[in-house]
Amino acid sequence: MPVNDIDAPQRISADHLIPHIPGVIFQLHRARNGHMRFPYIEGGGVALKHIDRDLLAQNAGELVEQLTGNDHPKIMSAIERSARWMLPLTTRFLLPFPKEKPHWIAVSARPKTVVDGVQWNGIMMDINDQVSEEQRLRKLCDTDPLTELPNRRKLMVHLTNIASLSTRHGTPLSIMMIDIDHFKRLNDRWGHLHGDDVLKQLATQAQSLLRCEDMIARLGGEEFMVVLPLTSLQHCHTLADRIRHAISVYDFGMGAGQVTLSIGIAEFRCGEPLTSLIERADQALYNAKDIGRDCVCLLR
Ligand SMILES: Nc1nc2c(ncn2[C@@H]2O[C@H](COP(=O)(O)OP(=O)(O)OP(=O)(O)O)[C@@H](O)[C@H]2O)c(=O)[nH]1
Repeated sequence: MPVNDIDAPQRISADHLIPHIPGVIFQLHRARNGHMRFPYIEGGGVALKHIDRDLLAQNAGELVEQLTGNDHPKIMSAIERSARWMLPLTTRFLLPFPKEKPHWIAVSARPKTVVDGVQWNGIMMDINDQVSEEQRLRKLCDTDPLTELPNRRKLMVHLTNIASLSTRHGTPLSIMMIDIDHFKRLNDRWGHLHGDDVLKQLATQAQSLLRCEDMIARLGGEEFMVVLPLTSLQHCHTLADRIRHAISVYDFGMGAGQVTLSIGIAEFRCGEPLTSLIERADQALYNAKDIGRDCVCLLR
C-alpha cells in the first residue's frame, strides 16, 4: 500500500454516520396554512424506532400532537414564536416510550423562510439524564434535609404565587407560624438526636393533618410555616388548634404530652406586601408564647 494512502483523509458519508449519533437530525417544514411535515429525520438511539417516519414526512401534525402529549401547546407556541420572529427554536418535551418511562428530548433548530412557509434545520437530543440531575439538584435546593419538608426558599416562592392568585381572584389565604415550645429544654434533657427525631415526626404528623393543597415548610430551627390557600382566618384557627391538640397528646417516644406548640395565624389582605402578612403571624406567635405557650393566637 502506498504510504500516501495511510495518511489520506477518509471519506465518511453522512448517511453512514448519522444512524450512529446519539440524537436526531431533522428538517421540519411548516406551510403557510399550518401543515407540518418532516422531509428529513434521521438519527441514532431508540427515539426513532417506534415512530412512523413516513407519516412524519407527509403529515406530521397529528403525530406530533400524540408524541408531545401535555407539552404540545408549549411546542406549538415555540414553533410559532420561532416562525414569527425568525428566532432559533429551542424547547424540550416528554416523549412517550412503549414499556418505559417517557424521555426528555431537547429540540434546537434554526428557521429559514422558504417560498411556501418556514423550514427548520435542527437536532433533537435525549436529555433524560441531565433533566434527572437538574431535578435532583432543584429538590436539594428546595428541601430541608432533616425533615424533607420544603424549605424557606421554596415556601416563599409558593407563597408569592398563591398570594398573587388570591389578589387576582379575591379568594382567602391564611398562614400559620408554628414554633415548638421549650425546644432547648427538650434537647438538653433528651439529647440533640432525639430533638432531631421530634422535628421529623412533627413534620409527618402535621402534614397528615393538612390538605394536599396546603404547604408546610421548615423555616429553620424549631420553626415551621403553613400556607393555606382558600382558607379564612376562622377556618385556619380551627385547623391550627387541631394540629396543636394532636401534637400535645402525641407520644414522640418520651411519653405523651412532652411536646407542645405555639401557633400564630394571620389572613392575607388582598394586595398587601407578604412581609406585612408574615409580621402579623409572627406577632401572633409571640403573643402565644407570652400568654403561656401551647395555644393558638391570631392577629387581624
Ligand atoms: N435537635 C435540634 N435542635 C435544634 C435544631 N435547630 C435548632 N435547634 C435548637 O432549638 C433550640 C431553640 O431554642 P430557643 O430559641 O431558645 O427556643 P425554645 O427553647 O423552643 O423556647 P421557646 O421558643 O421560647 O418556647 C436551640 O437550643 C437550638 O439549638 C435542629 O435541627 N435539631
